Amino acid sequence: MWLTIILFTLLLYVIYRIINFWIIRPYTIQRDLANQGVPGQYTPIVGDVLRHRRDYYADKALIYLEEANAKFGDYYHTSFGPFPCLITSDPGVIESVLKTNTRFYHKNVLVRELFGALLNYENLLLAEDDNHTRHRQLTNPIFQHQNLNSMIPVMVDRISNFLAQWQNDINDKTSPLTLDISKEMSYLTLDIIFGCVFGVETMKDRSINDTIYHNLQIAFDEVEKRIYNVILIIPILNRLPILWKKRIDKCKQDMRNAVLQMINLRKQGLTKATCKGPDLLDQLLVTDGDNKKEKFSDEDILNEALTFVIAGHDTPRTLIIWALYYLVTNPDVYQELQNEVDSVLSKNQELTVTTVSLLTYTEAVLKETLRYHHPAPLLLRTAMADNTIVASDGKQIRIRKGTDIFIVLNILNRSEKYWHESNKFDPSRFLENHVNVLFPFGYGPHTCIGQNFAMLESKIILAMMLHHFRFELIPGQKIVQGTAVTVRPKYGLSMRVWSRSGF
Ligand code: HEM
Repeated sequence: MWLTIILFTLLLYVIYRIINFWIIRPYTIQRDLANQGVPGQYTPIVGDVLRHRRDYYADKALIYLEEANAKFGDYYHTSFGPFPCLITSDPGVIESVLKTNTRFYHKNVLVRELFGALLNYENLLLAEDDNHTRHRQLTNPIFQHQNLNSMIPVMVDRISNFLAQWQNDINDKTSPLTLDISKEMSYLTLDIIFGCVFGVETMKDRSINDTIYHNLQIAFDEVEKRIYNVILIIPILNRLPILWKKRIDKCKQDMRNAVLQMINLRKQGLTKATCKGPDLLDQLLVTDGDNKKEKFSDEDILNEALTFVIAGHDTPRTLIIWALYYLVTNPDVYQELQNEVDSVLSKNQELTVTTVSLLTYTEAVLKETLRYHHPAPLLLRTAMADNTIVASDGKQIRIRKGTDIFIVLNILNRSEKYWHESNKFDPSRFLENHVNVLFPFGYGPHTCIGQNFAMLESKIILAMMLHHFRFELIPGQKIVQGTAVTVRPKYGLSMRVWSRSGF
């Protein structure tokens, strides 16, 4: 009898928790926002998931965010499955959440589950509060200016070797190459990150690059599908071995094994840093000293290293792919960039700290690409406590604990309010020295640690590629953006590549 009562009470409690999680909590939080005059819509249980899913499968990812912005404005309430959220492209709200009130916010559950599935949960990308400070302090020195400058010769060397291979292939075939730029840039940016922060050469034996490239492609695709199946949304379900989980785990394991090889090479003294100061592996391995607080376990080291491999190559790769795409589709911009690159590289045979700084239009093209087609346009946070944020129009909004904030950078970046002729790809807007609302690398304590590295390598890659080769888009291909992690071309991007000058 008592057992039945206890079981029944337990069952009622579980049912209450589920109803509270899926219905009562999202409704209450959204009603609170609506009562404060925040526009939006409440759709029980699924929220906007099905609309995003529809667009994703119709190859129109993120379009619904544009439609909702046109309907409701720069901040509005809605929900993604059971998660009540404030979706925003308002610079005031962004500053409040990422900077002023940052202590009240953590990365949200989607980010944790999305990246956690691939990288585990203990790394700089997912750490919070004191743990985040510890990870950040440890890895920061690698990305200081002096250390970065010492990486320039390594970057130039890796890019030269890579492009020499294209040149060889062109000579062999005496006609242009047809390349999947998406794949090529993945291999190149992987080789650079491996060279600069792991001291490893991966182009001669491409097996490590092959492992990371193929597994990441599969894993990102599977993770995307899980989001739109509403599975990833529930952390407990996300960790069960259902719906492609086995494939994701297999990809993760293969990538971890590849990175482990590099860690072991360093432990055995077979590789060393190629930059002036310590590289990532030096920093991580040095921490197993006496100070227990500072100590990273072998598992932590592996998680952190894999985080840097993935975060450190996929976003610059996406940036360069789209930069090339907008160059070939904007001939005037292409010509202007070509003039700058030829003038800097013809006069100076080598790219050095000084000559890289002369590539001002190249930098403007990259910034315009970040504005026009941001590689990582969604920043997601969850309020860990009640707090009040302030929008650009002066409105104060009370945010309750448990509300998610979805920051949509691509809407802000195309807003006529902040950008003149916002739908025109015009790098010259970045030549004038005015401050604008561009947050390509985030903002506040979680701002991208690799931003200077990314800009430096992207500038050098673009300059060297354009100096030696001419690019032409192959007509008739389907060019569609994928979502989830980075906004890369979902079906790749093929180009014809002609040689301009030999090596
Ligand atoms: C064009 C290239 C890149 C873009 C657009 C980019 C973008 C971003 C953004 C927007 C964030 C903030 C995420 C948030 O606040 O939720 C971030 C964080 C991060 N990025 Fe990048 N990133 C790029 C390149 C890199 C590179 C080259 C590395 C490593 C070498 C890197 C490593 C990281 C890490 C570890 C974090 C987490 C930082 C923290 O939470 O303290 N990123 N990135």
